[in-house]
Parts: sequence; C-alpha cells; structure tokens
Amino acid sequence: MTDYTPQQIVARGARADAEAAADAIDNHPGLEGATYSILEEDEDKGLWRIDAFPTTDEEDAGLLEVLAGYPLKVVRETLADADWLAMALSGLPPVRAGRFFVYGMHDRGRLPASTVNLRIEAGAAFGTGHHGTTVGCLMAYDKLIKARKFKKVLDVGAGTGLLAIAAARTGSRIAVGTDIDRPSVRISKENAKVNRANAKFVHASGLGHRLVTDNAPYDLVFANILARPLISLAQDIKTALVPGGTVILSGLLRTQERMVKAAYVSRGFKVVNRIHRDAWAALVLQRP
Ligand SMILES: C[S@@+](CC[C@H](N)C(=O)[O-])C[C@H]1O[C@@H](n2cnc3c(N)ncnc32)[C@H](O)[C@@H]1O
Repeated sequence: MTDYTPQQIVARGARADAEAAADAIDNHPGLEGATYSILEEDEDKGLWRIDAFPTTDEEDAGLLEVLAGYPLKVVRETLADADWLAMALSGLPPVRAGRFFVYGMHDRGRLPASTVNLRIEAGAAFGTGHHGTTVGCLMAYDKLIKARKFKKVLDVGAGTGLLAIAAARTGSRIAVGTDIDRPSVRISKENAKVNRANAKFVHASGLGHRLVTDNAPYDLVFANILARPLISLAQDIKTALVPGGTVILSGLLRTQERMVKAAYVSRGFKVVNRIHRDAWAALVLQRP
C-alpha cells in the first residue's frame, strides 16, 4: 500500500448507468472500504460522474473491473502530492479535504498557502477532520461551493464546530452550530475564536433553540449525527431550510443509507450527491 501512487478514477455517463455502477461497487466484496462519490455533473446534458479514490492495486483493479461493466467513459488521473486523500492516508495529523486543510497546533509551521486552513485540536469534542464522516461533509461542501455560496448555514451536532467554522471562513454571513454536549459547545466557541470565524454555537438538542429559529431559514444545513436522529429530525430540517436549500447528512453507515434517504425523499428532497468513505456514507439532498 505504501508504494501505491494515489490515483483518481473518473467515470462519466447516464444517471442509470452511474447509479448501477455505484451499486455494483457497494456490492463488490473487495471494495467494501473503497472511497467514491457519485453526483450529477451536468443537469442539462443528464451527465453523472463517479469519482473513485483507490488506495491499493487491488482496489484500483476492482474498481476498473466494475466500471468496465457499464457504458461509462472512464479516465484516470494521478493525484497531486498534497491531495487530501494522500494526506489522510499517510497517517499525518493534518487532513486535506478539497480546499480545506485541518491541522493541529504542532503543524502550524507547515501550512499550505492555497488552502483554507482551520486549526482544530484533538480533544474532548468530535470532529478533528480525521473521521470519514467529517471528511465526507467537507468534501461535499467543497464541491457545492465551487458552484454557489451559502449565506446562512446551520450545523446540527457541531462537535468541534469545524463545519460551521469552515462555512464562516468561506463566506457564509450566518453560521450557527448546535450540540447536545456542553463541552463541545465550549470547544466550538474557542475554535471559532482561534480561527477568526464568525460562527455562533449553542447548547441544544435538535433545531428548537431560539438562536436557530431566529436565524432560519437556512441555505445549507449540515447534520453529522447518527442515522436515527437524522431520520427523526427530517421534518425539522426541512422546515429550517429555504425552498431549494441543501442538506448534507453524515454519520450514517452505508448500510443505513437507504433508510435515511427514504425519510428525506418521502418529504420531496432530491439526492444530488452521495459520498462513501470507509464504512460511512454522506448524502447531499436538495429541499423542494
Ligand atoms: C459525529 S459528531 C459530528 C461533529 C462535527 N459536526 C463533524 O462533522 O466532525 C456528532 C455530534 O452531534 C452531537 N449530537 C448528537 N445528537 C444531537 C442532537 N439531537 N442535537 C444536537 N447535537 C447532537 C454529538 O454530541 C456530537 O458532538
């Protein structure tokens, strides 16, 4: 694995073919840990794409074999040295996800000039950027902000506050985070200060707190919590979003994806992207 040069495999084609190939990746016994995302690249042309990030020769061969079974145009790219995946896999503490570089105090001397650098110390709160669920959210968010900005952002289950802070640092005028865990709220506030981010955090379960309702409706909601609360919060999240607003759901296992998706699709949401990393899935959905 150490000799493997990080590659990205991109496969483009019609939605039905891309989705069938994604299902085949999920069901392939050798690709259980494979990281990939599937999204609509061009709505007018009906073009969908899969981006896959093999980490071993076996994964690389398995992905190519699966993708070859569908009428998709497959290309491969070598990832730049500083790519997020290479950083995450090298075991080094900083994590790169898209334009975001998440680092601890001990790495402050080697910050890239071209990234949004967020300092988050490992500690009592969840969300240093090393976990697959957080990386999935950052990757999904990075893709979204290539096309548009989100003025008002809510982060349900903020942990270290990383996602709300990332939003505040990339142009969101209002970034609000909630957490049921008091130490996480305190840590999020400290992290906002350290990162000079105009993000506010409150101790709350779900979306009922006054600070949350006063700033609603939101253009984007992050919710990286577990599958069951994601399902029970589906209606509240819909209510908190503007029509056409986006929600990034994470914290669910691949095996729970169908169940979580159903709670949102039954409320009119449309799936616009999904990212699989390790055993975890992240979903990006658009409110009707
Ligand atoms: C998996 S961590 C995510 C942290 C961070 N957002 C990230 O992406 O790395 C989930 C966080 O959600 C909080 N949480 C769980 N259920 C919640 C709820 N119903 N309302 C608010 N916060 C909740 C937990 O205390 C925990 O800090």
